[in-house]
Amino acid sequence: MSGCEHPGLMPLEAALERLLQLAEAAPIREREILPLAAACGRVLAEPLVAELDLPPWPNSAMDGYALRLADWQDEPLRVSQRIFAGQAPAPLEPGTCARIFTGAPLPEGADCVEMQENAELLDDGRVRFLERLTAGQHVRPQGQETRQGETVLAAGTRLSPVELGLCATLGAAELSVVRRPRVAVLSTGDELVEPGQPLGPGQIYNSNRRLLCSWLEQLGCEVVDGGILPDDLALTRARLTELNAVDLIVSTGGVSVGEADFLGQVLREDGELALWKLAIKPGKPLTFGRYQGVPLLGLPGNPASTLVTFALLARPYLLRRLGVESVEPLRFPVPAGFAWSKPGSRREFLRARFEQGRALLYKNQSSGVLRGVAWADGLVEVREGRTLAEGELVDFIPLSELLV
Ligand SMILES: Nc1nc2c(c(=O)[nH]1)N[C@H]1C(S)=C(S)[C@@H](COP(=O)(O)OP(=O)(O)OC[C@H]3O[C@@H](n4cnc5c(N)ncnc54)[C@H](O)[C@@H]3O)O[C@H]1N2
Ligand code: MOO
Repeated sequence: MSGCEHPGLMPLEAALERLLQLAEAAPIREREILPLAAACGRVLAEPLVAELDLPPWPNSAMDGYALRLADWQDEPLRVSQRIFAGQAPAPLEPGTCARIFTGAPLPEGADCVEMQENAELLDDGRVRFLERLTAGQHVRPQGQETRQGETVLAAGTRLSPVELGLCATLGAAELSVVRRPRVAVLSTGDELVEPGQPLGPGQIYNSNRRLLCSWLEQLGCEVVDGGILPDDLALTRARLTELNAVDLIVSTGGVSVGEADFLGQVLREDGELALWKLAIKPGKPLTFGRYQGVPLLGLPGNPASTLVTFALLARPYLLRRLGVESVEPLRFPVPAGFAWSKPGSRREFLRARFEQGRALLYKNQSSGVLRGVAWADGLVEVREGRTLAEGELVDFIPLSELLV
């Protein structure tokens, strides 16, 4: 244990490992068949195996002329056929070349293509090649990209427009995907009021509900909006019972050491509850519980804490339950546009923007401030015990990748 670790606080890696184990013990296995057009954002349930070679036949990468290299002795060649994309050419007549266009199949017998810029069409209709030719030039060989029988996408791949395009190149019209996870969102806190309602004394608008419901929808979940949980034991129990058909409950608020923690009480009494204190800032308090078999992730209520814990822990947990292998956020080093002189006992996830080659921090890093996350395009990760001079490299986690 290094001296900078905070006794009693759980390192992020340990919490993530524990959550991923819990996720693997509760995989969502049901699948459905969807047309490509409906599969964006979903998770592939079965590997995509190529049923054909790609390209299916050798073809030209250029507009120009196809020939057999051995037929070319520096003499102009007669053009024996014209081949457009979409046509099936005849075998190449020996001693001739074929006019060919990009994407058109290479005629049998041809082994190279010269682009038209390096060829001269003579008055007698023959073609003179102006540069040295090499076998295979400008030819896209059959199977160059993919061979029939190869696994192109593994089960557990999240389908973005790119993967869907790739499926289409192989002629797949429908895919077997994991069913949408059903996730309920619960907001706790008597101070919360929904936008559209007047704000009374001591009240604030509920922002976590919108943040999480929309985020979960982006992640391909079927969202059950559990609304605001009243500070009442019987109502809390009843609300949790209503949610017995979801795959996961995500709650916010009430996980620190406050007194009106009815959710915690119900889970302790009738379910199970583990309270973790994580060595991250924001996002120290986190709970994992279960009620009538339904797992519950309790995120801290401060909106920036909700965001960070959802991004770093809840999102990976959820994706792993869908069978996704790579669930951790992308991180890459960038120069710090700030200095960090006080080493922290918790790892900081600072709201930052990457500008002119360096990461700049939002002026207010309070965990109650969501505005800084909207300003930011990423989180800077300053590890426990670390100080930074301006210009030193620090890990940057882009938010854009996490929000889908
Ligand atoms: N004595 C201690 N107090 C606190 C500790 C601690 O260790 N000892 N930890 C602090 C840290 S760190 C955090 S983070 C928060 C976590 O608080 P809870 O998860 O229990 O959340 P609440 O107390 O309910 O709310 C915190 C804060 O966030 C606002 N909030 C809650 N829900 C929403 C929502 N849906 N939309 C917008 N804002 C919300 C709430 O009004 C509070 O301001 O505890 C510290 N305290
Ligand atoms: O961990 Mo709390 O999220 O620092 O504000």
